[in-house]
Amino acid sequence: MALLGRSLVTRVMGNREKGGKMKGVHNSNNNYQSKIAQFVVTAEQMHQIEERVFVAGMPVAALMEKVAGLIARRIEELYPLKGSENQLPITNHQSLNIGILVGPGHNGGDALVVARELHFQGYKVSVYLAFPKLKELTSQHARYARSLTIPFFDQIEPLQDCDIIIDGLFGFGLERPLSDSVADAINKLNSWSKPIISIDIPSGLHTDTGEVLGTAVRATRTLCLGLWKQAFLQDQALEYIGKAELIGFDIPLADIAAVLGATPKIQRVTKANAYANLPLVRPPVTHKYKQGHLLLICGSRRYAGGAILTGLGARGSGVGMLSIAVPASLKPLLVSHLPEALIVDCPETETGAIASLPDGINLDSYSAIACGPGLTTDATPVVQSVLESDRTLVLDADGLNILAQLELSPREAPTILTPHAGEFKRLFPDIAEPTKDRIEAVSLASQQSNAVVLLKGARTAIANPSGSIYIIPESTPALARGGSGDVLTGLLGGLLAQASSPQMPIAEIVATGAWWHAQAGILAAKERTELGVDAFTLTQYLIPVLRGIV
Ligand SMILES: NC(=O)C1=CN([C@@H]2O[C@H](COP(=O)(O)OP(=O)(O)OC[C@H]3O[C@@H](n4cnc5c(N)ncnc54)[C@H](O)[C@@H]3O)[C@@H](O)[C@H]2O)[C@@H](O)CC1
Ligand SMILES: [K+]
Repeated sequence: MALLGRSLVTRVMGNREKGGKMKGVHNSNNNYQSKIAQFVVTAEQMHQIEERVFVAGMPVAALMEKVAGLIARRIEELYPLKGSENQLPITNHQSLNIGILVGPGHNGGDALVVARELHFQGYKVSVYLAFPKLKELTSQHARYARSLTIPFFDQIEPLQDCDIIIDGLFGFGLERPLSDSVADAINKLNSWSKPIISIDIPSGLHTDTGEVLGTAVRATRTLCLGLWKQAFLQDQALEYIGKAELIGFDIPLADIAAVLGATPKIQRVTKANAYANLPLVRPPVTHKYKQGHLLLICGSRRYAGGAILTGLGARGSGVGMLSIAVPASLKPLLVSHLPEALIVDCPETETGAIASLPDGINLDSYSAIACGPGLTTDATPVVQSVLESDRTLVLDADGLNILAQLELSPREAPTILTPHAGEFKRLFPDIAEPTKDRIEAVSLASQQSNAVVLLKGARTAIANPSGSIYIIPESTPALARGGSGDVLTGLLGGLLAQASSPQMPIAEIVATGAWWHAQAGILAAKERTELGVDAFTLTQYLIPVLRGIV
């Protein structure tokens, strides 16, 4: 399956020379920020990028000073001292007690620079030094901080009265599970329920998988340094990370490209990426069939609502023509909810499922097919017939449950599978637990099935068989609600039907649909709380999301 066209990143990074040389790109601007927002690195890749910067001449100590300075400014912004704009020293001003956790490596070094800077700004700073042996630069900062009379402790308890904790125990250099004494300190810290800001990554998390290595700091906020680490896109890490933000420090794009490649394997889907793939501008002269004809196959007597929600998701996509195949008895209901759609009434099984598609239906006349929501597993022959078609096909819900019982024979046209974790396990029983390293799991599944696989979750991940992975970096738990997946299926089907040529990058379109769906949830939750985002309401927020980006 040829799924990928020109990559998003190649498109936005077009001003880089081949071979990784910069063409006078000035980093410190919004353009740079929006470019680096797409990248995702493993610990190993971050090491390699950092190494290139050092080899090029940037002194290690200077980079630490720059980065930690940015962290300190951000902390001052988040927790300002009363009257701090007036002066130093501090004596007459109300102060904040800041507890700083310092580990052995450069994450600890960052924390010590932050300690020094906050001390000079008038904060009352105390340090918990978790290890006697420190890396050279970290050790120098510790010596200077002590000379400033900042108190140091080798136990965490004295920090219990602090107002805020800064976690600089470990960054991306954590390589093995924590020792008992550090784990005990972290467990104590977590039990205090104080605001905690983690530097780079909450200490104890694996930088790539987001796995907890024994125990981990539960941060209120994490300031990720330079480039997003993979853990920030792994569901299992999210409850430890708290609010996440990126503190960029001007890593040259050429060094990023030299390590990640011109087309990075993993990309965060940003507003700019999504915008590039939305069919927002139509040709001035067109007609409804030129704007895509989507066939939805969904619903049963038992799950009639699923068909309506899938239809409303497709309506939100703006697709030119929408046909919905349902059991014949559901036709009046569907017509009343989606008067613009052509309802294809199908023969029914005794249980009220679709028994087969109507005789004479020509699947070739559709631009794309989306099949599954509310079908029940009695609709097996229908799923078989769409699998045999040569149309772009989205399979979801019971479409996937039926597929799990069938052999997925190779298809010429693109196939898109959209499982949640439970469906994923049924479809790919020999791939490790999809709740662990979801990025690895979705990538393996895509290669195994030769399909685009979208693994739903707090950070939905989409993989295509050529190895590219797209991750939706923001979402809302408001979407954990019956029917919201049906809306996604309709939306994806509608976007794929509008893809004007078979060369369009299918996985990117799927990623765009998933981003749009998540943004609709976020907007709806903002206006209506997380309780107010039922699936029908969600469909009403699809178009308002576009208002914010056009
Ligand atoms: N990437 C960059 O370009 C920059 C990185 N900086 C900081 O440097 C950090 C990475 O620094 P390091 O590579 O020194 O790594 P860390 O500070 O994460 O820690 C590594 C140190 O901890 C030890 N260690 C690892 N696992 C351990 C365990 N379970 N128990 C006890 N000790 C363990 C290692 O032997 C090593 O000495 C980043 O997270 C960031 O905070 C910034 O200072 C500046 C820029
Ligand atoms: K940390």
